[in-house]
Amino acid sequence: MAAIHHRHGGFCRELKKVRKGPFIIGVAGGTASGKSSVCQKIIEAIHQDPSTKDSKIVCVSLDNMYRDLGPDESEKAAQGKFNFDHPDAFDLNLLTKIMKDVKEKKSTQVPKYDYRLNARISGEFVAIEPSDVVLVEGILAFYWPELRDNYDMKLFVDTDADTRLARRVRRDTAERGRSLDTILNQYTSTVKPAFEEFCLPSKKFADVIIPRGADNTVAIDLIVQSIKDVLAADQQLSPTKPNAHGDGPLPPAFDPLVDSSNKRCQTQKQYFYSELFYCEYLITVSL
Ligand SMILES: Nc1ncnc2c1ncn2[C@@H]1O[C@H](COP(=O)(O)OP(=O)(O)O)[C@@H](O)[C@H]1O
Ligand SMILES: O=c1ccn([C@@H]2O[C@H](COP(=O)(O)O)[C@@H](O)[C@H]2O)c(=O)[nH]1
Repeated sequence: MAAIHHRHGGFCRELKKVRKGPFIIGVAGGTASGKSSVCQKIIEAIHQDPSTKDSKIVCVSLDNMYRDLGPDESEKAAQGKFNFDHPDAFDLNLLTKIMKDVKEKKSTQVPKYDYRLNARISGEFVAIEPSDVVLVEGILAFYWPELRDNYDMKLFVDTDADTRLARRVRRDTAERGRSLDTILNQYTSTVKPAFEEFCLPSKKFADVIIPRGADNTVAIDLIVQSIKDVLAADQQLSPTKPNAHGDGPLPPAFDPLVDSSNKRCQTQKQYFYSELFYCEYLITVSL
């Protein structure tokens, strides 16, 4: 919500106080729904557009935030009997620390994870640099309120269960060293019940639900467009940028009362956004 009001002068300055850090997008959905693929498409689109190609956008995956297991738990995990889909399987302290760093635009490190060993790779990390946009993806990305409250936008990737299971079988046999038997046992004993208990109920927190995942190019284009709008507004508001307007008069970039008919809104998509901004503007004014 905050980011959408960015072009309205006084609101801009208010909102800058509200969101000092990066624009954070939570991406939740069942196993193999296409969360990583959707994030990848968003990142590619931002990098390919000349106006946003220099923006820093990064993806943090909850897949790297599993906690260390004790010997008995590791034994169960090797047999596909440990519940990796339960919130208790995650290292919430690590997750909280990484989110804090990300929000404060500090460089941070995320452990690398080995699915064949069901464990972190000792001493190996992925560096996360300070970024303008951060995507946080995972089956339980919306589960913990303390994580969820950080998001400026929430996406739920909604792919049907048959498709997800088929993809998981292909992926886990090819990339995660699993047998078909182990995958199906794990799926029926823990993955599916935990999806129904923890992941699916969190769909209600989504701002945007993306049916069919990365195949849904219309949804991805719309999301990418709103990220570009946020980046453009952030650039205008930045005191370090030559076109920053600070506390001066309103920038000529956008007047919600006239913009839906002027030449800035050349495409239907832009028209849609100007209407959207205007609606949000009116709601904010009435509040
Ligand atoms: N639209 C799609 N069509 C076919 N395969 C897909 C599609 N989206 C994802 N996949 C495949 O399904 C598997 C899971 O996708 P991924 O994006 O990693 O999902 P998640 O992050 O939700 O687990 C991967 O092997 C990926 O290549
Ligand atoms: O050691 C592990 C850790 C996790 N899993 C499974 O991974 C998925 C989550 O990853 P997606 O990329 O969202 O599919 C989760 O369902 C766990 O069951 C695992 O099998 N082993």
